[in-house]
Amino acid sequence: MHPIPVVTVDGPSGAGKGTLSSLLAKKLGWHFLDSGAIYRVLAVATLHHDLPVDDEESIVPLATGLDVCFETDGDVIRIILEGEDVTDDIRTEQVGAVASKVAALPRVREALLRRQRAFQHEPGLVADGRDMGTVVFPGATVKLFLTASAEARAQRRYEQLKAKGMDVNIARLLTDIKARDERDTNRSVAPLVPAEDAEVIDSTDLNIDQVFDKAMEVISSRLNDV
Ligand SMILES: Nc1ncnc2c1ncn2[C@@H]1O[C@H](COP(=O)(O)OP(=O)(O)O)[C@@H](O)[C@H]1O
Ligand SMILES: Nc1ccn([C@@H]2O[C@H](COP(=O)(O)OP(=O)(O)O)[C@@H](O)[C@H]2O)c(=O)n1
Repeated sequence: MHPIPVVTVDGPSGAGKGTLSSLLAKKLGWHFLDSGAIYRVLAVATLHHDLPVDDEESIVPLATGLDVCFETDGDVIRIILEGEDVTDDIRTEQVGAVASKVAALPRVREALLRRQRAFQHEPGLVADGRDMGTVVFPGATVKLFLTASAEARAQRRYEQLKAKGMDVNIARLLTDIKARDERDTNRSVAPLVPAEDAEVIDSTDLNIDQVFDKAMEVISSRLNDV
């Protein structure tokens, strides 16, 4: 029996992972795991329950019992926490910052492992995150690491949040992105690094179509090899 194929897309905030992963999942007709959304939902739950972000003892059971589901609504995936639609609430930079703090707690990451691996279903999975290729799916068929300069990522985030009608400041976004990079890269467990066998794509000077074509080239050649 051949294993269910997995394509992992890891990289820093704003590199375009979510955009690329959902395009790939659509093209391949595979499932999609937005692992960052799970950490973001946990961040919202942590805030709802008024827990300090470093209180590992209390956040681990919250992670284990997290009542979250992903519902497909046309092209949009709606995220439901404890029966409440939090699809838009989880996308703020404030929630992103809290997510990266709770994500630095080793036992919280461990508590979320099985939940993430459960997304591996036929005919295949595209998994988006920070440690998809290194920790969650180390045997993945294809590993991509998508990056871009901090300035390009802040600019993209600025346009994305502004389009949603949010009040945003580009200098503040750049500072936040750098702080998040720092936390994600330097944490002791599952730090943000490309897997040894990952193909690194720098999207600083590439548009979405060019990134997609490059990724499909890598995927097609690897899938032909297995
Ligand atoms: N190659 C690219 N060039 C320009 N903008 C991009 C590119 N890739 C993604 N974007 C835009 O940048 C924003 C952030 O992308 P997203 O996929 O959410 O990043 P990530 O999941 O890595 O945080 C989105 O508004 C997206 O449309
Ligand atoms: N596999 C993952 C995915 C996200 N995360 C954490 O969750 C935060 C939010 O993830 P995200 O992918 O939604 O963030 P963006 O790239 O969209 O900004 C990140 O800053 C990481 O700290 C993680 O630790 N591991």
